[in-house]
Amino acid sequence: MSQNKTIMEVNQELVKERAKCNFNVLEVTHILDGGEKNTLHRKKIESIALDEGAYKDPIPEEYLSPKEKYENAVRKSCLFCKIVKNALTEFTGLEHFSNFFVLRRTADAFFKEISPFLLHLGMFLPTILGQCTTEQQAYWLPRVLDIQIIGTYAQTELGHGTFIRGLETTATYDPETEEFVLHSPTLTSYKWWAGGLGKTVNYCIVVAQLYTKGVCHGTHLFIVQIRDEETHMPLPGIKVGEIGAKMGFNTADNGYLAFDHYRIPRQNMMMKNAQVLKDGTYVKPDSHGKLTYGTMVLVRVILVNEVAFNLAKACTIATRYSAVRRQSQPKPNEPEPQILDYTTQQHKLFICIATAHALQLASAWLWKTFNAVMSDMKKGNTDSLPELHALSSCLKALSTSDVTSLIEQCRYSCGGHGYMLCSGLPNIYSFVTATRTYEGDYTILLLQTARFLVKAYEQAEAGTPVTPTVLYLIEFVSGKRTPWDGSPEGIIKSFQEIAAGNISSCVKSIRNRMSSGLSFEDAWELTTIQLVGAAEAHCRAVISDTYKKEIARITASSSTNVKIVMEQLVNLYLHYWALNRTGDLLRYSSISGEDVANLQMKYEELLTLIRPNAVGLVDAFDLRDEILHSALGSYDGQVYKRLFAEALKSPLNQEPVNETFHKYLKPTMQGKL
Ligand SMILES: CCCCC/C=C\C/C=C\C/C=C\C/C=C\CCCC(=O)SCCNC(=O)CCNC(=O)[C@H](O)C(C)(C)COP(=O)(O)OP(=O)(O)OC[C@H]1O[C@@H](n2cnc3c(N)ncnc32)[C@H](O)[C@@H]1OP(=O)(O)O
Ligand SMILES: Cc1cc2nc3c(=O)[nH]c(=O)nc-3n(C[C@H](O)[C@H](O)[C@H](O)COP(=O)(O)OP(=O)(O)OC[C@H]3O[C@@H](n4cnc5c(N)ncnc54)[C@H](O)[C@@H]3O)c2cc1C
Repeated sequence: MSQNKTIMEVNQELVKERAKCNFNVLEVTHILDGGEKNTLHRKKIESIALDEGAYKDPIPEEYLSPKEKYENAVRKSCLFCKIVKNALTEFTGLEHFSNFFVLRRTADAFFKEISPFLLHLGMFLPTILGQCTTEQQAYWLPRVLDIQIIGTYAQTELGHGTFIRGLETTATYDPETEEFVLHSPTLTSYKWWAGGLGKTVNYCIVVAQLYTKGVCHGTHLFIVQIRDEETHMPLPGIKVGEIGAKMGFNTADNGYLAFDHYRIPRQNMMMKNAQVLKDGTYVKPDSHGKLTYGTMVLVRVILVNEVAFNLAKACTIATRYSAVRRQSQPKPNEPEPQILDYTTQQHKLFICIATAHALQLASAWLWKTFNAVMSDMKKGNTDSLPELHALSSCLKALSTSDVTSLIEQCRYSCGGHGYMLCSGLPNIYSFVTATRTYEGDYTILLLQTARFLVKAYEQAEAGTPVTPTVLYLIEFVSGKRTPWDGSPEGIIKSFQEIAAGNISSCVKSIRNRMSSGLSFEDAWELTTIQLVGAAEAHCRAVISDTYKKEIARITASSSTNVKIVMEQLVNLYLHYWALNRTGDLLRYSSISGEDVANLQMKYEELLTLIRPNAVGLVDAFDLRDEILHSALGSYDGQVYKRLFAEALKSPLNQEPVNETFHKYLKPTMQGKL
């Protein structure tokens, strides 16, 4: 098991917890990694990147100025790239993208916040893979993979992020010179937000409205050089800078960018899906119209994994800390209990462990689905794209939203010490809360899924086939209901009934509003609160179903105790969400008040059953201390020693008396100021 580089004796509380654990921790690690081979591969990459201690900061990052923080992050990004380049040698296309999940995880040892290179690997590279022709790829890929150039993805503008069709940057084709002229006509058309854009990158992908022969053909993607490769000076016609201090992401130099009639060669339009010929003729894509949104779909898929990982970090910290921390005296003359023994604390934490598992498995399943749709699309079949869009949208929305709340819950569960930056939790939170907004805001994405669900409902009503994730609608419209039985399968069925019931209510509301004279758009708008609820319910059913099925499949050959604890967590997840949605259950399933009381009892029993294995379960995430960055969550559990060591690092503690005493305090106390 991973141990901290600063070797300290393991706290006896954790020694006892580990002795109590009744399952094989390594077996669960293999399950979460997707097999023993992957665990070994991950450990190898982690070892290449971390064993030499290159991630260490001379001064803790939090005590640096914003400029120093950025400079330190660039230094470490270059170091990180050099160290892990070997690990990328297998990389030949999207199918090997899983290496990036491991690299992403490893990168957290280097950056408490974000690498300014994140968008280079996270969006610039995937967009080149997904949106360029083979010839374009042959030109760009070697330079991108070898980090000879550094790029980002500049789509959002000051005035528009959600509504892509409303973007104002123009790319007007000039057949005379065979160039596109990029222009930012207004302040609101300034590109805004792209990670690394402010100071780091010299290239970027720009999303702009394409004009040729006087006609606007909507948004398209262009590769644009913005800085000189030798001097790094912005090129003439380019205005570029950083957008300023943020809640998190402060080492990511998110930037702004404007063009003044800036020219790029015709070949820099990404032409896999649509083309502009030399004479300016626009050649339409003959497939799905939204293929230029492809990178967003990919990153939404990746983000489900990303937040699962961050939740694993947060609950590792909070669970280990809760085993070490003792507080209060519920029984006279008895020692203070570990706070992990309080049922309410278990309620705060065990759902985090279960959710990290559920999302990890849902993300692996979504990744497979994504790859299957991509390989269909290579053969020219785009039929499954709408379902992938609906799925990736709602899974991105719900996972980022759930995890944001649960990380904050982990912080609450650590009391005052959780508020310290050195607990690691504030940084994890400020990173994850942004994922709820970027790459498609929560509400917007759930409304995209709702569009798909309403259509699917109409198909089910009309008796036409529906796609696999909404098969439950067929039973619902035929009036078939499953009586409540409280079993895990029964709970999932009831989640599907809640989803179907909600979708049906939305459809009824829209129809009623339209029959009273409203347009479809107005009727839809007035129904959007319900539509968001319906999409959320659908997604909860999908995650629950996938979690249960995947655990059953993966643990089929596991040892008995691993099977038992994994099933307990699945049941905990199902009971937690059933209890959270009793209103919906009472409305759409046959559950009774007494059944709800039974659910509650069962839930509390599950907490008690999981309790002895809690530390073992978070150990199974196998997160190296270097990646956790936490005084509360290190493997050795030396919470108090580490908190004190962190306090001593404060610049204020480097001198016995601060100069403000002489300047202000003393004169004030002596009535001289
Ligand atoms: C150092 C080591 C690093 C290693 C790296 C490894 C991993 C990386 C880890 C982390 C992740 C990487 C980076 C993360 C960091 C920061 C990244 C932030 C980047 C950004 O933040 S980057 C900007 C993203 N910005 C958005 O996310 C805008 C959201 N806004 C939209 O997405 C659209 O604007 C929408 C959909 C709201 C409206 O769009 P619209 O107005 O054009 O469309 P409309 O509503 O009319 O729909 C017409 C028909 O198209 C269908 N449709 C729509 N979208 C589709 C799609 N994608 N695929 C298939 N069908 C689609 C509809 O379902 C409908 O279908 P139907 O008609 O059948 O109903
Ligand atoms: C940390 C961070 C990094 C980012 N990195 C990048 C990047 O690298 N590249 C890039 O291009 N962009 C990036 N972005 C931008 C990001 O993608 C957008 O901020 C995001 O898509 C949301 O768009 P918006 O800011 O325009 O929000 P808005 O659309 O203005 O949303 C504001 C509110 O209005 C609501 N709303 C908007 N439209 C509707 C509607 N039709 N119906 C109901 N409610 C609606 C939303 O739900 C939200 O509550 C980043 C953002 C952040 C925070």
